[in-house]
Amino acid sequence: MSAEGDTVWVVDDDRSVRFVLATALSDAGYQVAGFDSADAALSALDTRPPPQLLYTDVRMPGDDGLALLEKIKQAHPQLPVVVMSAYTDVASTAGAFRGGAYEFLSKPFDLDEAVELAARVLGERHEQPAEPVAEGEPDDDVLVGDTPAMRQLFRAIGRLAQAPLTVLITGETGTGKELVARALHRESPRARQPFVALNTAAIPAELLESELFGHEAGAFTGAQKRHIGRFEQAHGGTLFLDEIGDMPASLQTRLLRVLAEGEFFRVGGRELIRVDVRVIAATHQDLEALVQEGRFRADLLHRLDVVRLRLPPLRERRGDVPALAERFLHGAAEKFSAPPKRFSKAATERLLAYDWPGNVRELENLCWRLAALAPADTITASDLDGMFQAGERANADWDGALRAWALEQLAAGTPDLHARARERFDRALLEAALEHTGGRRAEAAARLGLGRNTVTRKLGASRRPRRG
Ligand SMILES: Nc1ncnc2c1ncn2[C@@H]1O[C@H](COP(=O)(O)OP(=O)(O)OP(=O)(O)O)[C@@H](O)[C@H]1O
Repeated sequence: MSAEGDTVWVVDDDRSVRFVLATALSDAGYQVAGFDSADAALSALDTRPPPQLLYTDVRMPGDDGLALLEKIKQAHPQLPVVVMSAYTDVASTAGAFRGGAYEFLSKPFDLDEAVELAARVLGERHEQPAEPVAEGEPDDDVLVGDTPAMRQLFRAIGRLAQAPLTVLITGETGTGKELVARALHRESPRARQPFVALNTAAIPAELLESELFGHEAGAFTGAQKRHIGRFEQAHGGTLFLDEIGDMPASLQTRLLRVLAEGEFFRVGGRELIRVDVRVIAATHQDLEALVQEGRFRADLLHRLDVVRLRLPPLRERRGDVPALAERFLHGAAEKFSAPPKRFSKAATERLLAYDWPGNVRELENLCWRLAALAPADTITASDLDGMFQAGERANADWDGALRAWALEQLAAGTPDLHARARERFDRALLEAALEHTGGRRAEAAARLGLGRNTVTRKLGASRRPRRG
């Protein structure tokens, strides 16, 4: 493989490592430059073209290799960085990968391996076709789909985007309802105005009214300052109301009035607020059935249901699975600064045969896990077997066990169920994190995204003996 023209930089304060690695790389045909500190490499980046690959040590006087990695990833996100260190514990390697390292070499390393790595990185970069970049549009927002159902949907989006009609989007969880709402906004004359999303199910019922319509200072206990609600925030633009089927009855009435009149009072307010907002609502529930059961207002349904877009579940458009999977693997590779993985033919067949109860979101999660964990560049059918079964089984067991527990406690009339469930939930998470980190609390806290004090407090609350 020709390495001509490819430049590789080696950053290490240890002269012998620098020398040995630089010599081996230049013997392999690369143009090599050595630097004895992160600062030296960074100043060189200001004056010279960046290399195609950079190796850096971690512990060095001045900025360490991880700080260098961070600065490089800001200025040159595409430049692959190999981190080398004698510290190979989980925290150090995870820190390097989190920072966007392409690979981690444990010191002392095998010289041939280090050079092969360069050939692999640079070889792959040459083979990679240039990706067209959609201008001015975050990649995440692109709707993938080429099946008749999706083409029909895209046409409907194009048509509907122009008129300020209210749209009701229905579809199972994870089918892309929010993405479609964003597309409707992006393609509409309101595109330069705000797109504001509110998930009705994620907000406690008692806060929902003020979240939607805002409140004045002193409107209720705890309302110290005026709060501008989502309707006002979305003025001129689009308001996306997700999980509309979960809206409490009293608010349904209020929402209906606001939609009819286009004006409202903030909670505790006297000033009539007029807004110009296009509402897009979404639900995974059968709203007609909720109407039958008296849980959803029929007149609100009619008001929201001016135009309905139904998103088909993924199993009804399996033909889109390969393209979606490829997009997610590419997205993950970009995030990890690594070349994208591919599915083998047999693996693709497995994906096509699967039922996808969690729809596109499930496929996306699976691809991210595979991008991080599958051992080789080609994902095999057996990699896949392990993956989706593990994820599914764990999730199914977890949800199922929690439900069963809740039903049992409800039947037994146990009070404060939520608090009790939370205590158990916290305890299970903490114990798992402590087990994973060998009892190191600070690390367990960091892995859970909690403060160390919170962990100590929760450990106290669950009366666990102290460890580590
Ligand atoms: N057609 C598609 N092309 C690319 N990505 C998609 C597509 N559909 C969904 N996704 C991705 O799948 C994930 C789930 O989509 P989204 O959040 O829009 O689903 P949803 O139907 O609103 O789910 P929920 O009902 O659970 O809120 C998102 O990360 C989204 O970017």
